[in-house]
Amino acid sequence: MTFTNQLRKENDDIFQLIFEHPFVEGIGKGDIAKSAIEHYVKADFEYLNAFMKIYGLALAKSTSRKDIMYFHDKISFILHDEIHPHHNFCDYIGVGYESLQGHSLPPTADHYIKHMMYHAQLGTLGEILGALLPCPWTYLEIGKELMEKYQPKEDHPFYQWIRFYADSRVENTTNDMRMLLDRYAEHISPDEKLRIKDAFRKSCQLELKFWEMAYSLEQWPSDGKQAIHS
Ligand SMILES: Cc1ncc(CN)c(N)n1
Repeated sequence: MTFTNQLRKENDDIFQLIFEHPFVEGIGKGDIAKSAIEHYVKADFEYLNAFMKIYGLALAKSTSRKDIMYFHDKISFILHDEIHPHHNFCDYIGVGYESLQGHSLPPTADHYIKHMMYHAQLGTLGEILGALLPCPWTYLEIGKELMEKYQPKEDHPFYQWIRFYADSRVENTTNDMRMLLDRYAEHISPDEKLRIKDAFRKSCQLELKFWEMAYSLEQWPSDGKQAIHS
């Protein structure tokens, strides 16, 4: 079994909890509270900004042109393509995308970003990949699950969102990242493998918590104005 197949198997409990989460089910049913979508997009815009910066740090640790191109292309994908699912949500709630940008992060999104940053700053390329991989992988599987279960047509309010994440481009991103990590894991110590497993599982858990954060409109105990990450 490949290393990433092993990671997927060991974290199937979290993947299943994600598929069952009411926000995710709500995307399939076309029924989510507008306030929860707004909370999600505000946090996810900042999350994706941080994700691109972490791709940049991974790029800096790359040892081949091929890997540099991978991270470069994925930054471009977020900038130019992954805005579409956000637009789908914004259109549904009737709010302009710009007004949801630049907000402070709720606790879970803040923690998730810092978890990835920790591995990007202090870890190996393998640890970074372990922390990043649940992002495309869980969304790809959500897209496929929802596509199969609800078979949405074009008039479904979240058709664009579901189609985007079930698409082959997200599948390619996931498979390419898996290949990078599998290749990397062929020559590492058992200790490093454990650190990658820990980074991967925490990111899966934080993916689940991110949905819950949006669904429950999670806030810091005091809603004092906090500066956003730059
Ligand atoms: C929190 C989160 N995780 C994953 C994805 C999919 N790239 C996302 N947009 N946001």
